[in-house]
Amino acid sequence: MTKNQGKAIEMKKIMSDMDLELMDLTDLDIDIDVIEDGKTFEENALKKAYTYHKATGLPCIADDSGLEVDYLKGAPGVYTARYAGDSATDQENIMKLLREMESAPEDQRNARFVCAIAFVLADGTAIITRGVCDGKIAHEMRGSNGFGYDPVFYVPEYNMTFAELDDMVKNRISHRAKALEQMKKYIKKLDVML
Ligand SMILES: O=P(O)(O)OP(=O)(O)OP(=O)(O)OC[C@H]1O[C@@H](n2cnc3c(O)ncnc32)[C@H](O)[C@@H]1O
Ligand SMILES: [Mg+2]
Repeated sequence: MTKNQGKAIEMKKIMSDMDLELMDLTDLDIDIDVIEDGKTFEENALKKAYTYHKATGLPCIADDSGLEVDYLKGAPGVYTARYAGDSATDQENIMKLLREMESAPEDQRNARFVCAIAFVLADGTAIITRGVCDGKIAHEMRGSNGFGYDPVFYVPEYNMTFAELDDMVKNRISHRAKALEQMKKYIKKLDVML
């Protein structure tokens, strides 16, 4: 359950080997705003999943994610979506990040994408998992796949940004993939409860 189509596509692909039907907020025609005021990705993910569970009566899965940059002391963190202002576009957020990182030397550009996944089951029980993907903030945008900050998130192992990587690769190594793979293990154990 997310308003972000980029996320929704990835979540559906990563979960496609599971025997369940994932519907996003657009599929369900639901337009509820969740105020993301948690101090952690986990708090926000749980708040989203509970809100949508209450509204639909369905088991709900939600993602809260963001970038932590060492040179910026962990910012933008839970403010990643609103880095350049409340209704900032991806482009504006990226521009602000590149500006803030202008004077950061190579060895201080380490960053990680973090993803918390919350799953609220039909009976209201919640499970939360977290995935992390390490990388670096690039000096300029590269690539056109994916969404959000993908063009400036550089993965040294592949010598490519997330936006240059094939989606099959991103969906294997990303923060979201790791959090969802862990969640799948719980779901497999619990599937009687769905
Ligand atoms: O809250 P929902 O409706 O799920 O959608 P959102 O886009 O607002 O999502 P978040 O509040 O979790 O904010 C996540 C921010 O981190 C960015 N982000 C998260 N995962 C990403 C990824 O895999 N690639 C690029 N950017 C990502 C995303 O673009 C947002 O700016
Ligand atoms: Mg959000």
